[in-house]
Amino acid sequence: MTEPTQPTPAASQAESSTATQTEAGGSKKQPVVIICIGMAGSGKTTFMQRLNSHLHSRNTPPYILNLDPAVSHMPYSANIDIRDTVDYKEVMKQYNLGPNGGILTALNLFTTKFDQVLGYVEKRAEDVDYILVDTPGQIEIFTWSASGAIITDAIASSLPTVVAYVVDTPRTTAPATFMSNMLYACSILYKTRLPFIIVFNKTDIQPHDFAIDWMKDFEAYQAALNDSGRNEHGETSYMNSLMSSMCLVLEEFYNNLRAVGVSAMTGEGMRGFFDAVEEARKEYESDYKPELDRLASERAAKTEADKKAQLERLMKDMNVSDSSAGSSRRRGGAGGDNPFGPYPVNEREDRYYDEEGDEEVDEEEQDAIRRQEEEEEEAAHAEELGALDVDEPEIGGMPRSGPNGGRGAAWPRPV
Ligand SMILES: Nc1nc2c(ncn2[C@@H]2O[C@H](COP(=O)(O)OP(=O)(O)OP(=O)(O)O)[C@@H](O)[C@H]2O)c(=O)[nH]1
Repeated sequence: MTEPTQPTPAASQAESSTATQTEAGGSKKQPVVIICIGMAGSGKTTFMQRLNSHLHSRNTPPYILNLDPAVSHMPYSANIDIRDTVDYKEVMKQYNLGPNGGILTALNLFTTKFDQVLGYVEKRAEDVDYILVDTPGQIEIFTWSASGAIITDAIASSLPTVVAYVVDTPRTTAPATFMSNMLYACSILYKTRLPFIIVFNKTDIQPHDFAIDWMKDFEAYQAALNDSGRNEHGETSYMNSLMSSMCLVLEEFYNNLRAVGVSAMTGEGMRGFFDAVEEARKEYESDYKPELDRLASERAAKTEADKKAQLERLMKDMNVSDSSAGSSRRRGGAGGDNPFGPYPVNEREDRYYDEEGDEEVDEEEQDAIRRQEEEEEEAAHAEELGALDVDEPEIGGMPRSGPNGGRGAAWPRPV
């Protein structure tokens, strides 16, 4: 596990030049997107405010997206705010939902417009070094919803993205709560598959050293477990043995994790956090981006294959073989050779083409065909009326009946 709490000179330099790396030969800057996720009350909003003021003090104001439709007070102003697009209370009323359903539906509605949002973000990407994303207080609404995944994927496939998981340190001092929090963090890592930073917040109240110890040293966690929970016979409980097994399982997770301690209230630990972001950005470029690109090209290939399969099915339904489709288009053959269906040649579109197949027939010929067609149509119409024994209604002063008394004969028809 890495814990970049002390800034290294190189990292500090990276911080001052931020993530505005230029691509080879180009001048396009790639800002880092920091998605803030955390349990309700962990201090996400305060942390966002702290990041915002820290970046302003460095003359690198961030671009901010608020995805929490239910936040009542935001101590900073967001460039894009979900509340400007969707009123979650109105959503609750209209869809007859509770608060969580309202927030989720509001997020779903917003996600349908996220391509536009991403368009704005991409336009501003050259001017900023950091893009901060605040997420709904009810963590599961973002981490376990389809819209959360769509938004995260969309952002991550476009810009370097890291997840900052904010933890309420004073409320994590019990081994069981700590384990629950770490398991949750692990599940978010699996869901997002993005570089991950655990931000132990509120270190002004409770330093986060104990957490780092537990993550680095299995025995330290084991000792804390033993102290916290034995039954009346001095035996470890089922929960304790489960948690100590979990701790072993999570070792690999801890090893690849960045953990920093901050106080969103006092601003302590901000440097360490930005060092961790810089490391995570590098990790995104080296490990995550190639994987995301691979998944994107796999998805594109699958879409292409689906399209091809659908086209083949359509051709099959129309009884057209792939090879005959191009060549027979102008030939006017019958059955499987006929791209216009099993109709006689004079009812098909290709009769307007001559024998060679490419040149259109001249205008005179087309007029003749059209006239013939009209005559055929009128005759058929008259025949039909005669057969049904229906009188043509009098229209526009025309005689009610044709030359033959209106039975089976053609008369001038209104235009
Ligand atoms: N002492 C101390 N208190 C903090 C710190 N960060 C946040 N708080 C307090 O923790 C409480 C919750 O903070 P918020 O920023 O509203 O937490 P949140 O995660 O955004 O909460 P939701 O909006 O419910 O998701 C507030 O009373 C904050 O003042 C910190 O670093 N130190």
